[in-house]
Amino acid sequence: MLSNDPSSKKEENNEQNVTGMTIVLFGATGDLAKRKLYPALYNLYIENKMPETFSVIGLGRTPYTDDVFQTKVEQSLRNYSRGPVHDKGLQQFLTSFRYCTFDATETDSYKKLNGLIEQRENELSLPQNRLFYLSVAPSLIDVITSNLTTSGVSQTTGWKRLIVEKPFGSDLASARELNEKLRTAFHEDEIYRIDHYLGKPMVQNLETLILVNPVLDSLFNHQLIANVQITASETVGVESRAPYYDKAGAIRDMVQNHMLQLVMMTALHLPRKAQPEEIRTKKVEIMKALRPIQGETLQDNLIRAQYVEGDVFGIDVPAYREEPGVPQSSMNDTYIAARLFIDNEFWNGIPFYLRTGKRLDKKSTRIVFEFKERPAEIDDYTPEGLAPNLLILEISPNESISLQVNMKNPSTDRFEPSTITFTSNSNNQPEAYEVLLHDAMLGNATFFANWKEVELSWQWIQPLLEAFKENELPLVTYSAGSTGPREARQLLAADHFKWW
Ligand SMILES: NC(=O)C1=CN([C@@H]2O[C@H](COP(=O)(O)OP(=O)(O)OC[C@H]3O[C@@H](n4cnc5c(N)ncnc54)[C@H](OP(=O)(O)O)[C@@H]3O)[C@@H](O)[C@H]2O)C=CC1
Ligand SMILES: O=C1O[C@H](COP(=O)(O)O)[C@@H](O)[C@H](O)[C@H]1O
Repeated sequence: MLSNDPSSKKEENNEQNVTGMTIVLFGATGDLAKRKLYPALYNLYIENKMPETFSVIGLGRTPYTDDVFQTKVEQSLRNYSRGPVHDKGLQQFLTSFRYCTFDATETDSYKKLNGLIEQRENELSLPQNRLFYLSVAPSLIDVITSNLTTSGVSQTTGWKRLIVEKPFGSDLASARELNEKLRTAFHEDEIYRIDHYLGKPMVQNLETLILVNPVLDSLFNHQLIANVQITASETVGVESRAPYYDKAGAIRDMVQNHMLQLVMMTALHLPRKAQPEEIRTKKVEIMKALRPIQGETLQDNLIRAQYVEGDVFGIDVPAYREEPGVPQSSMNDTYIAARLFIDNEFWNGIPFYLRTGKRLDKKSTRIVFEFKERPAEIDDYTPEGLAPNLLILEISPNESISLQVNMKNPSTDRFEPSTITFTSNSNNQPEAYEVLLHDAMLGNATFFANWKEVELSWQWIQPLLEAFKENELPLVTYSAGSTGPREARQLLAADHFKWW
């Protein structure tokens, strides 16, 4: 809630060390800024998580005045904010925003930008803390970062940080090249590579959730877990993003970043509350232990598919190849399923199954731990109707923890699976971008992808990209609105499992 007492706001911020700053937003007229970033800043503001004084400078080639820009920001809040927009405080929030008509490819633009940043720092008595948010196409990142250095915009007496959007490269070589370029202007600890899955509250809380619940902790036992399943299914199709998506596919769009980050976060299993550095080290260890899928192992461990026409929630939808902007001959993947193994002491021999796709039957991101069945040889007691115990962590769109157990149905006297679900009492979850922006303001990079993780992810993905390019793996199909291709079910059936 918006505090009526400015001193209480200051006190709270001091506790969290959010210092006065300038947010320089490249791509201020774009879709991401409108749908996610302005609402995120506003929600941080009304929750007293912004510094008492801050300046936002929006940049784009579209010629806006400050007034027009502030009106656009207000419209974005009214259209996309997760909660109501309060009249109280709104004007004060909006007056922090200034706009600079700016072409990232022109050197003179940076002089103008520097002047505006300094003018606002002086007007507001702000320290020279500058948070640069690159919400622009990857092709502009190089030119922006090098100009930030040569123009002096990134030479500050305070801190400087750079938030970079995905995609971070399109393969291992381009990611390395991009990283080299960023590193000429920023240190690794100043670079915040956004992966919005790491901003989802359930993902951020995964580690502590297990630590604070000894019951859950006790389930994290190598002897008990049969497999882990990570699903990110979407009902939307390619939408208006064909030019990007048809080159990226599900493998680059979801697997290289979000899915592998979920694998790392799931496999962490830390014995106690860890420091950010420890978490990062552990994540890198997990990536190093991730068994490569390549050559002969490819066909058996990876399913690649594309949707054909079907219906989603009763509405007919076209095949991927009929979507606007997608070539009729496209061989792009809109679905990936994979069997992974982490060759370390804890996860040795426990398969991780991943699947992600567009135009599936439901929107759901979840992690399911399937537990081993009770050994029959104990006492020969194997009643009918038993199902495996499951621990289901629903990450989005709603958060919950469910446990599937076997219970006897008194009317049939048979066992059947029964699920109990726990949800938080709050229905006011912060958006991922809100959480991550706040972390970046605090200088906490725990939930951003560090370079080593990104590099190892690309390294793991690279043989797959090459195999896809050479058509070494068939591109199978699935109907829009279905649960995915038959081949993905067979992947688990071969191990006597099924998807949950
Ligand atoms: N939209 C989304 O949901 C998501 C986006 N992303 C990533 O975020 C980034 C931005 O995406 P999105 O907002 O959708 O893209 P848009 O195409 O909507 O916006 C691009 C922005 O870049 C600006 N821009 C383009 N060329 C120049 C230039 N020469 N100089 C200065 N500014 C320029 C545009 O402003 P103008 O035209 O006024 O110059 C516009 O503000 C991309 O990297 C994307 O991959 C990541 C996840 C989700
Ligand atoms: O980064 C991306 O994520 C979205 C899915 O995000 P979610 O938070 O809705 O699960 C996906 O639609 C998009 O293609 C991808 O670029």
